[in-house]
Amino acid sequence: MSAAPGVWQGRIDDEEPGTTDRWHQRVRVFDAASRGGVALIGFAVDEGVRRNHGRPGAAQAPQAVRKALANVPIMGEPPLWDAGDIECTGDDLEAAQAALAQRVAQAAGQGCLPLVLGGGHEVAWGTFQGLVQAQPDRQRLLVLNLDAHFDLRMAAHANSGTPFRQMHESCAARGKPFIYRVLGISRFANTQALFDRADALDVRYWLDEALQTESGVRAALAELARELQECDAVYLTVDIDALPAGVAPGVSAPAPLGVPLWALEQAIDLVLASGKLCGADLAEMNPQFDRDNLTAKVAARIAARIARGSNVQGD
Ligand SMILES: N=CN[C@@H](CCC(=O)O)C(=O)O
Ligand SMILES: [Mn+2]
Ligand SMILES: [Mn+2]
Repeated sequence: MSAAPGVWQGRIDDEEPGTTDRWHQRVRVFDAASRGGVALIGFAVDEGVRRNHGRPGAAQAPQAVRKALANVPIMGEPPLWDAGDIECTGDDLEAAQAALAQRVAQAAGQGCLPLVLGGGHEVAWGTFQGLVQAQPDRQRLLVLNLDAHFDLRMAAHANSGTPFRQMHESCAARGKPFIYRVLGISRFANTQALFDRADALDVRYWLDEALQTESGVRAALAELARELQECDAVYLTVDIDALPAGVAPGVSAPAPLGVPLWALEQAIDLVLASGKLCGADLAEMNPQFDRDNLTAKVAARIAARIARGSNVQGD
């Protein structure tokens, strides 16, 4: 098995006794023989953000997050694979999303948990299609979005604000239920039309305002636990702009309030404990607006948390 190149470099604590391995010492290049563990896939694309009139820059996020991940200590991670980056040729976002779907389906087909590093939130339409390709007969796929935004826009030209509306249409066309839940919605960053569309589509959501206290988070997670029991599998998509701008300044649309990191992590841990996670992605991290690599570190922490908590066994 060859070592992953380039960006996977960092501190080596050779002179320390005990286990001192970090991610850069464990990540290997994903290939047709890779089995189990977690497959990182970069979606180095922000064409959807551009189309949605946001601040481009998320295309550089996969490398920034890999750099931050490189020095994270290994602490119970399964095998780790790097399946490289998907890029966007010109403005052909749809081709990039189709390429991502193919790679996600391949990783899932080889028994790996696909963990996609976006990219704008248009990454979600690619990840979702890949998970559907991998298991088209699955009935109840819960889509859990940690996000300040619904991303249910109707724009004909698909973008970073439309992926969950696209998923709804896909579910309807295939005769599957659209089970979409969102934690962290801001009443000050979504129009009335988006709230109305969410209601019409039976989208259950929790406002950022309701997730500021331990009791509020406990109540939301109790409901989420029931949802997790009822679904066959869960796709987790983490929009980094769900977090407060002070913790995650490096995004296109920073959140003045946001959901505290501890609360977000409790939601992620609940998903992991269900044993039903079939794929995950991180979206909207934008290194151009980061401060001291803080947002990259937050994204890396979330990615490592998912990897550690995933129940995918490796070879
Ligand atoms: N993926 C981002 N979606 C948000 C962006 C909002 C903004 O740029 O202010 C949305 O479309 O609502
Ligand atoms: Mn989003
Ligand atoms: Mn968002």
